Amino acid sequence: MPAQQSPQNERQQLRRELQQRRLALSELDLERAGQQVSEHLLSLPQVQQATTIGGYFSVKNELATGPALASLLAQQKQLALPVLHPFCKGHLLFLSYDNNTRFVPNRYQIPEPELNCQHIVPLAQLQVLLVPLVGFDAKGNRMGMGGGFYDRTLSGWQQGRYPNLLPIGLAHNVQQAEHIPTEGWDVPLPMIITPYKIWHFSD
Ligand SMILES: Nc1nc2c(c(=O)[nH]1)N(C=O)[C@@H](CNc1ccc(C(=O)N[C@@H](CCC(=O)O)C(=O)O)cc1)CN2
Ligand SMILES: Nc1ncnc2c1ncn2[C@@H]1O[C@H](COP(=O)(O)OP(=O)(O)OP(=O)(O)O)[C@@H](O)[C@H]1O
Repeated sequence: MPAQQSPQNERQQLRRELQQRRLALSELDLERAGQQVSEHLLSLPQVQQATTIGGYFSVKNELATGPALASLLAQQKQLALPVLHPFCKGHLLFLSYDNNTRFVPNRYQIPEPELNCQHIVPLAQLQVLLVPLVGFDAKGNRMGMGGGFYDRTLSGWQQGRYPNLLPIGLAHNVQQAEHIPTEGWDVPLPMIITPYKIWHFSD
């Protein structure tokens, strides 16, 4: 082991540790967490007022979005889910999602809506974007799967291009870390929801 770790190695090690933590959760933990986060989310005025919301299709031990997406659909919200951009590497597109959506697995085996240009929902149309987290800290710094997909998605928001958009990170309690090391491209979140609480970080 070298005495001095590179920042990338440190990040990778922390990512693995945080992934391990959520892998230790039971089926019951996962189910309860999804329900509790859904309740917190639906209690927010920003969500109640939103007409169009970006979610994610949760897999494995990610914070389950099933309960939240089902409730939001029942409330007639327009929903959109991420799709890996077919030629703009590292970028996401958001495609509308309803009970008729056909899903196809992407390169990471995550189901995504079948690509159809007519179903693209521009980021500017979303009022809320649910962001999947691997880890977070008490300052709102986030860590994802390591592809930089959400960093790229959020960079325009950070630059003020989407003033009507509220990104909200979703995570299990155990995904909180003492300190998430950040790089220049990392975008801290204004809000994170865990089963325990709603964290507000802006102002
Ligand atoms: N549900 C969900 N959808 C999402 C994301 C996410 O984090 N969760 N993404 C957020 O960016 C994008 C996909 N990003 C990903 C980036 C890297 C890997 C990846 O490296 N997977 C490894 C397995 C890693 C592990 O399980 O620990 C692999 O396939 O080998 C997966 C997804 C878009 N859709
Ligand atoms: N705005 C950006 N423009 C160009 N490259 C970027 C940008 N944001 C991140 N990247 C690249 O993406 C890679 C992964 O970033 P990082 O480790 O922060 O991922 P992450 O935040 O865990 O993943 P995600 O954003 O998908 O949840 C970095 O190596 C970085 O070079």
